[in-house]
Amino acid sequence: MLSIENWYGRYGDLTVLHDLKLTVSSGSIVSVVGANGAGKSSLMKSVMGVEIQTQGKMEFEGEDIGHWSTQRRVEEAGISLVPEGRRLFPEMTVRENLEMGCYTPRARKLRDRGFDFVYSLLPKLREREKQPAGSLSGGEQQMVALGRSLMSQPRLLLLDEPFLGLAPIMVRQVSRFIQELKEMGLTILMVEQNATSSLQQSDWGYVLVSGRIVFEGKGDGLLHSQDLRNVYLGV
Ligand SMILES: Nc1ncnc2c1ncn2[C@@H]1O[C@H](COP(=O)(O)OP(=O)(O)OP(=O)(O)O)[C@@H](O)[C@H]1O
Repeated sequence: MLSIENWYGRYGDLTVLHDLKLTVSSGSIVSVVGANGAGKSSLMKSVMGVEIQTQGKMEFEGEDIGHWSTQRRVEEAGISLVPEGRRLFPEMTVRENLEMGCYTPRARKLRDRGFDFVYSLLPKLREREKQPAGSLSGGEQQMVALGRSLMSQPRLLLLDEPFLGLAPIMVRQVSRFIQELKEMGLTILMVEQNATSSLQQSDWGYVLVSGRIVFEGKGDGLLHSQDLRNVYLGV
């Protein structure tokens, strides 16, 4: 579905992504794991086409989309990002936060359908729609952030550290939801520091160190490999 090759990302003179090669097959979950500052968020931003200058080849279903605007990537390719740290508006209600996911003209037109879709997947959000998002627990806020990204009914979901700051029980809940999305046919690319939680549910994994991919392999295989343990203490 998505492939990048010879992919570089830089902020001005600072190159932070070096010659990346990565493939995400349709219907799969792919994880990129790496430590703080490895370039995980930069990779997500480069796929969305925001903030970072890029060079290289990015194809989506065989089409070269590296030069597409962010809006086109969202509307035509169906790519959607859940950013690191959720980025909710804590004083706004759950519903208002969800509505922020309809920022493209097409999603605005399909807003009601977006709400139906999200509430059918996450009925608890409907119950809480009038509550300020900031009053929810961390796990519930992650569900709102996921719901917001689903308002545009994407095909490829990008998750930037979905487990960050969550209690273990919430990590399991978010994991289960990611699995359900896969079963519905969505394709998922996530970046995570939490190698265990992300790789164990991934079909394929990559290890990013200082902006370079140093290993790749089957999710659970990678998780148990000595190579990964050597570069990634704490697994
Ligand atoms: N807007 C920016 N301008 C300049 N440099 C940036 C910018 N955003 C990130 N960087 C730098 O790019 C490198 C990679 O950062 P990035 O945020 O992509 O890493 P990360 O793996 O997501 O880390 P974290 O887990 O801390 O979020 C770091 O050296 C960081 O300082």
